[in-house]
Amino acid sequence: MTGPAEDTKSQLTLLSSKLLHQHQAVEAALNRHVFVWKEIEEKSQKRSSGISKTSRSHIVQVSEIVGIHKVEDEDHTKSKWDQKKTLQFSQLFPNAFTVFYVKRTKNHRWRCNEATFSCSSAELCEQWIQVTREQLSLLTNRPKRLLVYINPFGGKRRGKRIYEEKVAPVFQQAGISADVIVTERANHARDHLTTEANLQQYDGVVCVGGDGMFSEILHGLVARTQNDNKVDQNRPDAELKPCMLRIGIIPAGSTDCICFATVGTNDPVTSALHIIIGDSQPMDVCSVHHNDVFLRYSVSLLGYGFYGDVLADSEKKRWLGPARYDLSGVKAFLCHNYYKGTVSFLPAEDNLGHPRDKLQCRFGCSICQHKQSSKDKLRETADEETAAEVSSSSWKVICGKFIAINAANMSCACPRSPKGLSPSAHLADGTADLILVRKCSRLDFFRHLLRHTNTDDQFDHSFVEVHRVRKFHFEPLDPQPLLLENQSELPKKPGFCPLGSAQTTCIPSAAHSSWNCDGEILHHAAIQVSVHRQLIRLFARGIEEQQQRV
Ligand SMILES: CCCCCCCCCCCCC/C=C/[C@@H](O)[C@H](CO)NC(=O)CCCCCCCCCCCCCCC
Ligand SMILES: Nc1ncnc2c1ncn2[C@@H]1O[C@H](COP(=O)(O)OP(=O)(O)OP(=O)(O)O)[C@@H](O)[C@H]1O
Ligand SMILES: [Ca+2]
Repeated sequence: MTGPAEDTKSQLTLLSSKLLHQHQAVEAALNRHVFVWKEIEEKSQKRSSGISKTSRSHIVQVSEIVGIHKVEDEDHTKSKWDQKKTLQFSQLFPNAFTVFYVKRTKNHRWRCNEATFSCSSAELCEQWIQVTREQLSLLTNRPKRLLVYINPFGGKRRGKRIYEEKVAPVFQQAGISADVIVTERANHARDHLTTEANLQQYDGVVCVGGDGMFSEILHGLVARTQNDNKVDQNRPDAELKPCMLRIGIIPAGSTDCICFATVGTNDPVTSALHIIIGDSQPMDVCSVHHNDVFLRYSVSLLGYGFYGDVLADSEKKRWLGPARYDLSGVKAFLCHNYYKGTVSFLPAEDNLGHPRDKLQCRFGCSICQHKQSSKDKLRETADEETAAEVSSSSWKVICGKFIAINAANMSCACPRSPKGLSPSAHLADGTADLILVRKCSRLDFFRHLLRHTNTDDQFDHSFVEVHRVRKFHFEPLDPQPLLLENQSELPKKPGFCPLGSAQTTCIPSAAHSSWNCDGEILHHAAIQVSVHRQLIRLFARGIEEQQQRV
């Protein structure tokens, strides 16, 4: 908090001068928070026209300035054509500087805008550059050195090009240095982070790829932090230590759901700008155990049944790229499998909202800032038997036949479903939304799926229920294959799903489905899950409510 004296100090003008911008005289000023320029109206112009126009002012937050540079004759980050233009400009106006800053455009996309000013002397130009850079150096949340992992095979295989053409030039403008590793195999980034990387020299880790690549960074960083702090990840009740380094995601994958749900778009330049200005978004992480063995962490979707089957089938079609999910999605939809099991869960406290309250997690979300009370903590650490003594609203148990069991730790918004699997789930509240889709007709399930793509409520069905939870367990039942509604039409090959007939059914390849854990298959159906509040931080800020334009 800043007091009145501090406030006055921060508004003190550090520099103010008449400069030339786009052949127009402007009054430019800089204080600790903003850089402002305003067109100066020529007196003679005003008199002759007889109308006094309001002169336009432009305001850029210092926190959103990417960098400031002298207009030099040579700038190798620019194209040949731009270099030629810059050369001509610098001959006409030798004492000019350019300010690069964040500009908000449509659909949460950010761009790096630039404004060039020419000064009356070389000294004044140097002074502007030096004072502005001093202010930028006071912004201690900004990263200076990053470790970047690129998956050259993620999504449409464009990771390397996206980084080189769209991201590296803006990092250079911001004076960020990056050590780049292009991965040579799956789990290369995870293993390097867990055992080899000298993390002390970095201010953050960046992945260029999709959700799978992010998952590697997550596993590497969390494991490294627990190892360094002697925390045993195999203990389901372990209090995990939060990771110090922030993670940046440059989207270049098939779903990019983590980037989309934390930034509002899957655009590489927008992500690069959030990294540069040093944004910070805490995020919950679910730990998944089978008995006392640690399996994986999840930040987006843990899905059994439908999304597990989609993933298992799509893995065989990796060569298809992002389209594999649509094809496997249609196939799983037509198979219409359901699975028996028991779900038990520890509901979250009422003050953390409800999955259907329509309070979406946005920049500065108040639910995510809510501090957990000691009573809540006690309730959370108690096991199923003792929990009943601590609180009346303790573990709940539901048995049934489920088409899908989905735990959304965040909205899971992505281009396929812009509002996501659970539109009101929160990024950093310490809970996940547990969605149970019971056995229903194909048509009803289709209606439910369709609602993920429009504004209708996907939970408003008699066969769907949703709970906000801190922990949950799943235990599959019935080792025998299910779903033999129409025995005479069974295909001969197990796992083969006849397409084109709504009447036909198929044998599930097993009585159990598998879990889709952020796009990775888990090989145990029985799992125990706990949400660890704010275990990691991303270079993001959550989705901004209103588009502010500069
Ligand atoms: C009628 C249209 C309905 C469309 C319904 C779309 C709902 C899409 C919800 C997407 C939720 C994504 C959650 C994110 C999960 C990520 O951690 C993970 C790793 O990247 N991605 C996937 O598992 C990738 C999962 C991708 C799942 C795609 C499912 C597509 C279903 C298509 C069903 C079509 C039925 C058509 C009947 C004729
Ligand atoms: N050099 C590599 N060769 C092969 N696989 C790799 C390599 N580097 C990373 N991987 C693996 O590729 C998998 C998929 O990567 P990524 O997440 O980037 O793309 P995607 O699957 O297309 O996107 P999404 O996860 O968003 O659906 C990851 O699980 C990762 O472990
Ligand atoms: Ca959450």
